[in-house]
Amino acid sequence: MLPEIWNSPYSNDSFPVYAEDIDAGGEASPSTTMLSEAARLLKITIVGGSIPERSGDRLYNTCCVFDSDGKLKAKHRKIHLFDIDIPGKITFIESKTLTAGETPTIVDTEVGRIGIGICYDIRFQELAIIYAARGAHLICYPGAFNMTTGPLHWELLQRARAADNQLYVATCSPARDVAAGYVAWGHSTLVGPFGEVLATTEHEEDIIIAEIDYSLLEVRRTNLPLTKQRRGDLYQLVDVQRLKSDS
Ligand SMILES: O=C(O)CCC(=O)C(=O)O
Repeated sequence: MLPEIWNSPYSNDSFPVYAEDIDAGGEASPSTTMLSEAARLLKITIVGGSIPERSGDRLYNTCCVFDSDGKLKAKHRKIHLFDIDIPGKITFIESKTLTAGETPTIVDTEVGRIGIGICYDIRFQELAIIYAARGAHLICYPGAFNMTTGPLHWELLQRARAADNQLYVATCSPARDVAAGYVAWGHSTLVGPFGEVLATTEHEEDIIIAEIDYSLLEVRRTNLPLTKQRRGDLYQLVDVQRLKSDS
């Protein structure tokens, strides 16, 4: 797994410059071509962080998932754009250059059923709930939280998504570069289905290698049978995409 926008500085000025045409592939998308090659040569599944994607006259913040043959299995376009304004701290308006994706992305891989979200997507619990309802074992969030929201929210949100949905959550952030225009919080992390941090980094360049045991999903869901205890008679979340595809 790689971080959010790993092929480009994280800035609205840079997104158009570094954007690649993923659907055209080959030379039009050197980053995804490289990831596909790496997946094939190493025989691994890759959740390829995200890069700015050019599609026609639009730009998206897009994560590609490759299987161990190097085939592109899924493409997630960030659904919730990072438009925030915390005066004196951080203002970022992704929608100045990017268009929001329209589809939640869940993909069956050799290493489990994986839901994908990109950074700000982690704040919207509805997306994680829908992934869990569709049988996700793991949700991967490539992200690049910042020095204001990172310390307070980055781990909190990962643990909440994992504990609420009783699944694994993995995040990957760029390392911190204090000279960059956008300073990332770092702290890539793996959280287990009890909300426990299983492995994490500091803010420097690093790699997490950790084992995921999916049999624990069943254990935690038996210990705390939240799904059975949900009060569907009082509240419900509608999976609009599934509703449309069923009708
Ligand atoms: O939600 C946050 O605080 C940070 C989100 C972010 O950096 C992003 O979506 O790129």
